[in-house]
Amino acid sequence: MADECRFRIGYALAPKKQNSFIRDSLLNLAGSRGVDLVKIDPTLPLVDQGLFDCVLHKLYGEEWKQQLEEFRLRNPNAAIVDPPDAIERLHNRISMLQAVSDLRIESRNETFGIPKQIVIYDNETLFDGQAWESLKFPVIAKPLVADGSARSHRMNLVFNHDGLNKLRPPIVLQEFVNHGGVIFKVYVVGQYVRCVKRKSLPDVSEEKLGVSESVLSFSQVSNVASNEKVDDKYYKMMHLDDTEMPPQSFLADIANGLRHALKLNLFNFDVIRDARSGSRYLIIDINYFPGYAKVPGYEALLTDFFLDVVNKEEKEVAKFVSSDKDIRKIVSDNFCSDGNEIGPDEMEKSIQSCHQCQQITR
Ligand SMILES: O=P(O)(O)O[C@@H]1[C@@H](OP(=O)(O)O)[C@H](OP(=O)(O)O)[C@H](O)[C@H](OP(=O)(O)O)[C@H]1OP(=O)(O)O
Ligand SMILES: Nc1ncnc2c1ncn2[C@@H]1O[C@H](COP(=O)(O)OP(=O)(O)O)[C@@H](O)[C@H]1O
Ligand SMILES: [Mg+2]
Ligand SMILES: [Mg+2]
Repeated sequence: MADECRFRIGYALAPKKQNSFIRDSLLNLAGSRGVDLVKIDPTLPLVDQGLFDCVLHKLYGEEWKQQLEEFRLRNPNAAIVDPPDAIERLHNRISMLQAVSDLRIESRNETFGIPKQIVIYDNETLFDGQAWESLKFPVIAKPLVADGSARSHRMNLVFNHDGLNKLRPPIVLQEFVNHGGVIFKVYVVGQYVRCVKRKSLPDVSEEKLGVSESVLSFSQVSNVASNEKVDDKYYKMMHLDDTEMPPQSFLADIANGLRHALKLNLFNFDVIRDARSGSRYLIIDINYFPGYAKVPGYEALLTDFFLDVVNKEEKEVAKFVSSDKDIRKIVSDNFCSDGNEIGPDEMEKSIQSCHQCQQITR
């Protein structure tokens, strides 16, 4: 693609995320379609790191939020994917699933919801039988906070009352629902939706409930050894191949509903199928900017999304930019903020490229 109409997408990610997400295959495909992915150094001022059509990020903290706010004020036409306040809603396991409870979707055969759950802030409530009236064992105790730390993924499957001693509030106690040991992970990238199957906790039978330990601790069970041979073995043992996927249109409706309600573009949600009723689905977790590289063909998916975002922004700009005079003003405002004048040749090039881009996006 001609140099004149390239888009710059900045990414600000933790090193682990950068390693898994920013692969050559993604850089190459995006590059061949006019999208340059550029690394942002979060320790330097964002506004000094050049112009971006869009900023992608998964970083936490007030300092980073401040950086984004300054960038937004200086670059009102650039997209920030996604707004920090909207992401923060996913950092609490109650507010995260509230969006699901509020969602209304018409489906002829399938229903969806969330498991029964209560939030426990202190030990007193934990051991108070009344708070428990609506729940029965086994339950999963999840840290209330879901901020990406290792601790926030540490779960306890509690089989009986004795197991409560191991728990440290604040936690969410959620009814464990048998689901055949398979979880569906639904990846959302703007308007695009992909579902993959993964292993999950095995079902708990009534007999096991009587004789098992009082508590079982685990962490990131669907992620364990996801690239190793052992996973293939599990795949076969659990008949993951034979497990029927939920209907794609049903998942897409939920995904779109959540995308609008949460005001987020990049997330996934974990779905289990209730073994007591083959058409009842429960959403148990929503994650911001998950491991997209695990989705086959993620490069094309993400590139399509980047182009959707930048073209939308371009169209917005195009509404206001009609003449060379407008373009001259925008170019000087944006390029000359550091006090350096832009030369006549460069200005002419900018005007031409702007007209070209508008022809494409209109
Ligand atoms: O590391 P990955 O690629 O397995 O991705 C993790 C996700 O795995 P998934 O794509 O759902 O299988 C993972 O999803 P789960 O919580 O395991 O369902 C989280 O999104 C995790 O982010 P964080 O630790 O909650 O901030 C994600 O971790 P980060 O890469 O964002 O640190
Ligand atoms: N209510 C539930 N019933 C059955 N299994 C569950 C339930 N909630 C979570 N799990 C299992 O525990 C795993 C981790 O829980 P999840 O809420 O997804 O936390 P995380 O944010 O660490 O992924 C899920 O992938 C699933 O295997
Ligand atoms: Mg999960
Ligand atoms: Mg999670």
